[in-house]
Amino acid sequence: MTSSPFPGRGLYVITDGPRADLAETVEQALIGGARLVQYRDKTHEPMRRQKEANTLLALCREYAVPLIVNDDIDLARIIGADGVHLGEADDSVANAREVLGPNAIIGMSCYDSLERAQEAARQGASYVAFGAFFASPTKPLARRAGIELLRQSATLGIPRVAIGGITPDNGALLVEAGADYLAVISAVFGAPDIRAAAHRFSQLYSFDRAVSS
Ligand SMILES: Cc1ncc(COP(=O)(O)OP(=O)(O)O)c(N)n1
Ligand SMILES: Cc1ncsc1CCOP(=O)(O)O
Ligand SMILES: [Mg+2]
Repeated sequence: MTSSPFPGRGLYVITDGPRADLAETVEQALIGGARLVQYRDKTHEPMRRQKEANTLLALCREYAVPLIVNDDIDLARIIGADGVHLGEADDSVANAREVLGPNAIIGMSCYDSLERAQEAARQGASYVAFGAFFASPTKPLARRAGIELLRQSATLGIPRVAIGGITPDNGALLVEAGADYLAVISAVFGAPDIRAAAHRFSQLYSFDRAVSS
C-alpha cells in the first residue's frame, strides 16, 4: 500500500463546528503559520459542510497548505481535498486509500495505542495521531495518552501528530518528545488573537525552519 509523504512539521489547526467567521478564522491561523488544516464539523448538514469545505480548500490552496477532511472520505473526494482523518468509528486506511488515491494524506487516530499506530502505518497511513495528552476543552471525555508514547513511536517512519488540550506552553514538551505536528482546536480558535496564538505554536518549530532555510 502506498502512502503519501507530506511536508514538514508544525501547527495543525482543526476547525470545530459551524461559525459564521469560519474562513476568516482559518485565514488568521494560516497567516500565523499553520502548516495543516482539518475541516472538522460533527453536524449533519451536507450542503453547508460541502460549501464550507470548498471555501476552506480554496483558502488553503492560496497558502499552499493541505486541507484534510475529518471522518468523511466522500466529502474529501467530492471537493478534491488533500486527505482525510479517520478515527476508530470511521472507515479503514486501506479503503480511504482506495477511494482517494496514492497521493492522498490519510491520518489515523491511534489514541494511546502504539499497536494501532503500527497497524495504521502498515496499512499505508500518511500520519498517526496520539492523544489526548492533556485535558481537552473541546473533547473532555477523550481517552488520554502519556507523553512517553511519542518517544516509543519514534521509529514508526511516518509523522506523529499530538492532540488534546495543547497550548503554546505545554506544547513544547510534546515537540521535544518527538511530535511532528501539534493538532489544536481551542487554544487557536478560542484565542482572542488567533493569528498570534498560531504564531506562538509555530515558534515551537522555528528551529526546523532555521535549519531548513
Ligand atoms: C489530527 C487529529 N487527531 C485526532 C482526531 C480525533 O479523531 P476521532 O477520534 O475520530 O474523533 P473526532 O475528531 O472525529 O471527534 C482528529 N480529528 N484529528
Ligand atoms: C478531536 C480530539 N480528539 C482528541 S482531543 C480532541 C479535541 C482537541 O481539541 P483541543 O485542542 O480544544 O483540546
Ligand atoms: Mg473521527
